[in-house]
Amino acid sequence: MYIVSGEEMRQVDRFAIEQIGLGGFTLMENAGSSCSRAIERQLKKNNRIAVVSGGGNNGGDGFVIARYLAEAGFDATLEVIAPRMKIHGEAYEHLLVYERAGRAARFYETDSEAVEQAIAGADVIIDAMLGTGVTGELKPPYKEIAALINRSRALVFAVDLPSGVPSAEAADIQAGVRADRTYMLAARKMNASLPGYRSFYGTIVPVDIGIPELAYVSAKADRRIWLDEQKALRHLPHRDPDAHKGQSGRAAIIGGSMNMSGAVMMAAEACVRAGAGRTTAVIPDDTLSAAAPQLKEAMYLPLPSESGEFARSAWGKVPEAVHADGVAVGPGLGRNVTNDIFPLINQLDIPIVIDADALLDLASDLEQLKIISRTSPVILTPHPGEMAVLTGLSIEEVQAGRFSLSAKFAKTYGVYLVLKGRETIITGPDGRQWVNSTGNAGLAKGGTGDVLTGMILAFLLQYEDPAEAVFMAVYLHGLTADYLAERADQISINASDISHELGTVICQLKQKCNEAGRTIDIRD
Ligand SMILES: NC(=O)C1=CN([C@@H]2O[C@H](COP(=O)(O)OP(=O)(O)OC[C@H]3O[C@@H](n4cnc5c(N)ncnc54)[C@H](O)[C@@H]3O)[C@@H](O)[C@H]2O)[C@@H](O)CC1
Ligand SMILES: [K+]
Repeated sequence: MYIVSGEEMRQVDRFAIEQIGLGGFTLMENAGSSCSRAIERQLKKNNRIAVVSGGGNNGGDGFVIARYLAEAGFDATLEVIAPRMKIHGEAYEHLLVYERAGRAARFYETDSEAVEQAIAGADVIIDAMLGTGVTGELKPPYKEIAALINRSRALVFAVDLPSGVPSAEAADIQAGVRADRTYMLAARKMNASLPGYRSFYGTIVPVDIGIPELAYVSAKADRRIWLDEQKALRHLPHRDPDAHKGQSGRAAIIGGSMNMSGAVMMAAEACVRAGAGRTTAVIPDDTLSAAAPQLKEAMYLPLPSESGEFARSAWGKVPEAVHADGVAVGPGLGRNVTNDIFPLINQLDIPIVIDADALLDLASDLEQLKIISRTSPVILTPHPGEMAVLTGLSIEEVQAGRFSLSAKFAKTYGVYLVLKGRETIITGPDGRQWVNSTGNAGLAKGGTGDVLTGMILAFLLQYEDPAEAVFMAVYLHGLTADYLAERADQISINASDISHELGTVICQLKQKCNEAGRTIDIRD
């Protein structure tokens, strides 16, 4: 599913209407009929339903929904907050259709008390006041109606967006309707993936309204999310039956320190479990006896250490000492001795994943990334705090602008950026973005990032397209956490459990998709 800003959605709609010839009236009919069909599944026959509409096109969707629900025999009333005189275009035409079909809308302008009573007394409220067209803070009476809806005990279903939630990425969070479910039309709105807004939406239910793919291509909205496990099937790691270990790639993971030998070993284990042919842990030599017993499958390359971390002199030796097809650096490095990671990027033209403490060291060398010439990808995997250091912004600023900031950063420095979070965003150096839909709060625990780094590195060695490798690592990392959370509570998920269960999850995914008859949507 595409992810768009409010402005991009308007461009998509315009293209569908003006260039393709799908009329706005038809799109509204599609939106309303598809929504009402999806909403009906959540309703009981005796529910009192208040469809609360504004005067723009979001309100127009509400007129259509109210008609369908009434025709299906539900006790649904239409409460219109906008004055009749302010309703125009397709929305007005659909209001007329509703009335000509023998139904009467109630207007707040003339019957405010009855409207408020209908809202207060409803079992289900359908919020079709405002969608992508909202600007600024909610004005009266929308603000008061939103507060009334939020106070009610009814189930609240929003159409497209909860009313009042702004569609621009970095806008302040305003008071808005808090929905239990949001029936999201055509494409996912960008702010539904941003931490500040996500909680307004409740469960997000995508609703197709028949806009052709070309309309999105024309708007250059190259951001996507997979909400469907079957999409993953075509991208699962695949091993050639004749493969030998040399073909699955040699991985080197550089990290560890006296106090954090576990981090580099968790990354190494994940790398082994995710299919790398050979995995070498490059560690400070005085941590060898602590690290080595942790993983039998790894090889070790100990380098000079100082105060339990890599000695500064060790970094100059790394490019020559490491014989690998891909390298990851960062897990458990520690911050007492400055890590000199830039020679790795400059001298090793193999895929490189930069994570954890190594990102903080890279922050001072960022400008050099622009001038070096490499053919192999550089992948940065910051959490919001590390991204704040990389960009010189606050964590709040990073979180409010996750999409645009990631795109600008990845394009400026020519890197793949994995900005972690509830919905991790992966951005390619060309600005294309993928949002991950898997994972849960159980991942908010030390070590899960190290495991992800190991998985990304292993997949980079097995996939031709780095974007696909990175995305699949993030996707399967989250999916395995979801699998674990189904069996034991989220709080008990251990990072290494993800490595241990990865194979089971891939296997289950293959089985599920086979059972479903491989109905794969090619638009992913
Ligand atoms: N062809 C299309 O464009 C389609 C649009 N659709 C719907 O149309 C919506 C967008 O429609 P519009 O662009 O008309 O915008 P909206 O209906 O979201 O909002 C516009 C209305 O909100 C009012 N408004 C704006 N800011 C406000 C504030 N702060 N407080 C109170 N009132 C405020 C405006 O005066 C205007 O009446 C989408 O979210 C979707 O639900 C769907 O019908 C599908 C097709
Ligand atoms: K709405």
